[in-house]
Amino acid sequence: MSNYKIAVLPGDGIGPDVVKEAVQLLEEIGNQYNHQFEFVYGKIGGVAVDEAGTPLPEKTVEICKESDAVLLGAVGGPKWDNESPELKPETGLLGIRKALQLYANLRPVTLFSSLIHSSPLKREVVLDTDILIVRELTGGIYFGSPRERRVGEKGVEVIDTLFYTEAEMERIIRKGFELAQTRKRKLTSVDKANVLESSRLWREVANRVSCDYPDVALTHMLVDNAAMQLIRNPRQFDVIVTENMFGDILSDEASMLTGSLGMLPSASLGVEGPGLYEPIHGSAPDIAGKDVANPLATILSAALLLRHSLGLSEEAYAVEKAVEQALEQGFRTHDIGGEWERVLSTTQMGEVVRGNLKAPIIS
Ligand SMILES: NC(=O)c1ccc[n+]([C@@H]2O[C@H](COP(=O)([O-])OP(=O)(O)OC[C@H]3O[C@@H](n4cnc5c(N)ncnc54)[C@H](O)[C@@H]3O)[C@@H](O)[C@H]2O)c1
Ligand SMILES: CC(C)[C@H](C(=O)O)[C@@H](O)C(=O)O
Ligand SMILES: [Mg+2]
Repeated sequence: MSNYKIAVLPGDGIGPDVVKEAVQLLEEIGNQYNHQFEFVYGKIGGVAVDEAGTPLPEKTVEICKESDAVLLGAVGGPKWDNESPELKPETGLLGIRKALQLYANLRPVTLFSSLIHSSPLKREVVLDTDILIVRELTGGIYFGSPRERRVGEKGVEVIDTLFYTEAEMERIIRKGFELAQTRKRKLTSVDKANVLESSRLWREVANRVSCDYPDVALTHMLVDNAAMQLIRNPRQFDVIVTENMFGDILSDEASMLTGSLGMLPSASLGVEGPGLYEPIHGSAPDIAGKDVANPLATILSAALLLRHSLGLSEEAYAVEKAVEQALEQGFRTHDIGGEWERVLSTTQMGEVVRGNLKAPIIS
């Protein structure tokens, strides 16, 4: 029997609901494959502000660093929207990403074929969508300083700083090339080189690094065009590599190719140490506490955790198959349900996926 320690940070809003389903699913994987998962819970986000006066208690960072992997729900909500920056839930999330040096955020955008009609886009547009967005996660405008609001001669002024070192660009771009080598060998580097100095360096670095990966076809695309091309013809993309904020925005957009924001998982990886796994969506205050959130993005994040941090690819595949099967069986949560008859609650969808793990259909 192998033992793994997993830090669990449920966070705010729908975070605890969707994380609960992912944890129960991992327990089921443990039973079936003879693994022992020890779950150690930590506070992050608004709940941590309320209980400990900070969105990222030191204890939480410790728990994460001592674990093999971290599973996170979501942070934030209207209750904390007007807090000062150091007391904002989102600061806790950025803080844990930075503390664990999770520079590479992998956001797979994969359409399950039975959800082809759940996307607001036409069937022939979204058919066979299979994109990996590789987002830089610990630099850029999210972390640069100075960052401030002040009063100048003409009134209130604000500054956010977009800062990157060449080395930070190179490591994420290399990651993009390496991941492209495991897929269709096409890498689209997304930037705003027609305006931003940071993007001009990004493009230079991508061109230089591409010499080391002659088997990967590199193309450059401006971010505004990329936003449009994702909707016009998503099949043109294999791997997209981009900086922090562009990746954030494009991945929410791309999620609708798969039917819902509630379907997209993510893996955040560093050079060493535990990876962090979370759905790309937020705390969804509009549906929090109603047991209606789609838990599949978090369940699929647990699959990524098994694959990337624990090296359990068979188990990861089993989870993905169990999700696929639930969708093929016609089960939906409200976000992918539309007029569907078999709309399940968060809890029920979790149960169905676990049930499929217990009794897999041999195909
Ligand atoms: N990683 C994170 O923790 C994270 C990510 C994004 C936003 N946030 C925070 O979440 C809060 C709300 O932000 P927002 O409303 O802009 O974005 P959101 O992602 O929370 O919600 C956007 C819309 O998608 C829906 N949605 C999201 N996840 C869903 C799911 N699993 N199932 C069904 N529907 C789902 C919501 O109901 C909402 O209508 C903010 O405080 C924001 O900062 C946190
Ligand atoms: C909540 C916020 C800080 C976060 C981000 O922008 O990275 C979120 O939108 C995400 O995509 O994980
Ligand atoms: Mg986001």
